[in-house]
This record gives sequence, C-alpha cells and structure tokens, in this order.
Amino acid sequence: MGQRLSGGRSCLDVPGRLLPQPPPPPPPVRRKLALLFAMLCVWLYMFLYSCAGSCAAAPGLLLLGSGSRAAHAPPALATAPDGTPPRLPFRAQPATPLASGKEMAEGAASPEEQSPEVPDSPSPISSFFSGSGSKQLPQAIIIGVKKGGTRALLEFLRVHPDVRAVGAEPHFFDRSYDKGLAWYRDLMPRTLDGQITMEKTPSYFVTREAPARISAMSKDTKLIVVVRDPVTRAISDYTQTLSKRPDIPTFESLTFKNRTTGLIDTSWSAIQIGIYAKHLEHWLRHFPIRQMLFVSGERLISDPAGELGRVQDFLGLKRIITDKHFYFNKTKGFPCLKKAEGSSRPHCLGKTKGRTHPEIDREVVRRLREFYRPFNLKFYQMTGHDFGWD
Ligand SMILES: Nc1ncnc2c1ncn2[C@@H]1O[C@H](COP(=O)(O)OS(=O)(=O)O)[C@@H](OP(=O)(O)O)[C@H]1O
Repeated sequence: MGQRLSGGRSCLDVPGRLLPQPPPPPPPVRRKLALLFAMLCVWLYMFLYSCAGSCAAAPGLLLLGSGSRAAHAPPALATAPDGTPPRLPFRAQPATPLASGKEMAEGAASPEEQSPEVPDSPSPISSFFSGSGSKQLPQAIIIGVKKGGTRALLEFLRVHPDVRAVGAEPHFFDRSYDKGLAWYRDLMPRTLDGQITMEKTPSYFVTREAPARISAMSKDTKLIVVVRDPVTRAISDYTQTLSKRPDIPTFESLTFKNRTTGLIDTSWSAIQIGIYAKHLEHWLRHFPIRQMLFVSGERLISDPAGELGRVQDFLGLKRIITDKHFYFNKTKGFPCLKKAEGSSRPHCLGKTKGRTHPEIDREVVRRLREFYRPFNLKFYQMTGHDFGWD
C-alpha cells in the first residue's frame, strides 16, 4: 500500500517519518508489456473506427442480439420475459403458390439466391463490436419480378454507402412467415443511422399474401419492381428451368393448353408471372402507387446509371452511383461494376445471369405478344410508364 520505507515496513507503520521516495523503475518486462498494451489500444481504436461503416455489412461480422435501434422494432417483436424468441401473434398460413401444374425444378436458385435457413451466426469478434450499428427490418424491398434483373439491381445498389442488403433471398413473406419478424430481422446486416436495409425476393410480387404481410410489418415499406418484357421474361424463366432439367418439354408445347386452338396455358407460372397488371392490383389494395417504383429491366441493361438514378431518388439517397461505376463487358454482354461493394476489382454477375436463350418458334412468340398486349397496356396505365414492349 503506497510507498515503502527502506526497511520493508509500510510508511503507515511509522507515523511522522514519511520520507519522499521516488517510485522504483519498472522492470523491463513490465515496461514492454505496458508498451504492448498501449499499441493494442491504438490498433483497436483504429480498427473500430474504420469498421464503423463497412463491417456493418460484412457477413462474418453480423451480430446477434439487439443494438441501439432495436427499440424501433414493432411491438410484436418484444422479447418474452423467459427469453423465448419473439414471434408474431399468429401462425402464418402457407403462402398461396402460383398454379403449379407445370412446375419443374422451379426455384432451384443459384447459390447467391438461396434462401437462408439459419441466420448468419455471430463470430466472437463481431459480438465484441456490437456497438457498430444494429439490425433493422428492411425499409425497402425488391419484390420482383423473377428474371427481371433483380440481382443486377441489388448488386448495383449495394455500391451505395447508405445501402446495406442481405445477399441471399430471404423468402420470408412467402415461405418463412411463420418464423416471425425477429427471425427475419436477424437475417439483415447491421446498419448505422441513415443507412437503408434492403432485401430482394422476386417471388413476393406474385404471392397473394405478401402485400398484406409487408404492410403489417410497415405500411411505409418502399417497394421496387424490376419488370421486363413478359415474353422474354417467360423464355428466361424457362431457360433457367431447362438448365436444371434438360428433359422438360419444349417451351412451345408448355405455352399452350391446346396448340391447335392457340389457347395459352395461363396456369404455367412462366406465363402467369408476366401478367403484371393482375399482380399489381393486389399490391394496390395495400400500398399507394407512389410507394412503388417500377424499374425497366431493359433499361437496367442499356442504361444502368439512368435507372439507378431513379432508384436512388426514390429511396431518398444521394445520387452516388453514376455511369462512372459501370463498364460494358463485351464477353459477358452486360454492364458490370468497375468495383463491387467491398472490393476494388471489376465485377460482373455470375453465370446464371445472362444465359443464352433457346430459339423459340416465331409464331409462338407472336401469339404470346398478342396475349400479353392488353395486360401490358393496362400495366402502363396503372404505373403511368410505357415500357415499350408492344
Ligand atoms: N448487368 C447484368 N448482368 C447480367 N444479367 C443482367 C444484368 N442486368 C440485367 N440482367 C438480367 O437479369 C436477368 C436475371 O434476372 P434476376 O436476377 O431477376 O433473376 S432471378 O429471378 O433472381 O433468378 C438475366 O436474365 P437472362 O439473360 O435471361 O439470364 C439478365 O438478362
């Protein structure tokens, strides 16, 4: 305790004889340890500082547990006193699938699209940095359409420093609704104040229950729909199925209920998904049209920066993503990013995007165009946007 007299007795043992003694010089090992500790502190501080933005979205650094903004979660998310994971107050009904008479190997998505069954687990280091943001329910969702260009849009948007998005398709509002909003939120990357949380699941657009469910989460959710000429979309959809099941019937034979009468089989999902006006009607019962943005899948290829400008405005983001971010890759035949999110290298989408389509009988294509025309015109009217497919 305190200074010691030379005889090894405490200064308190000898009142009135307290002599000022210089502290003994620290032994070299202690000095080295102190230096090491100081260096560690400086390194830790610098690491934390640089992590504040980028680590929030790094998959390896996802955190469980609630952060500062967890209090903004809807009341249904309150954790039970016994620590039971929070759930919605009802069991979800299974989502209504599209008529599936001709569904074959559908939905077997590429690894990047696969739906996450288990949220990313926290690493010990990430738990340590639990101060760098918190997980939020998405404020904006890319709800469709399948094969519209949804992956390209999300990858491009992720370049924006104020956008954080989950990579895989969560499929929460169609397949996993009974897991509860807390499960859904746990899939999300951490965000800091001012950053937007996003996800994309293209099947939401054609899921009957999705509009009401998303509105129940938050009626302010912004919805983005990437649409593409329904005929090319159907062929792209078929091409994906064909790549997994090469033995399926031809596109031409699947298109018709009766080829002789020319009756189109609208129960085939490849055809049904493209009746955009019908699906949109369901969404408009729950969301005002101003809360929905329709992105042209065609323009996303011909002018990605232009479409991204519209999307950034819609999301209330500063226009940071511009034509400087893109280059046209001749080998891929598509625009690619000069630098992907979190990387300094050029990045094109994977092999499952931009497949070569099979040649389809011209008469069948003509018949399909005729079929879609009235629905397309209705869709242009509803959205106030002529997509030029006719
Ligand atoms: N930049 C870029 N690179 C590659 N591909 C691009 C790009 N922009 C749009 N597309 C088009 O995206 C189509 C796939 O759409 P999705 O990502 O919505 O498909 S999925 O529903 O998630 O499976 C994909 O369809 P296919 O060409 O039929 O494969 C592409 O045409």
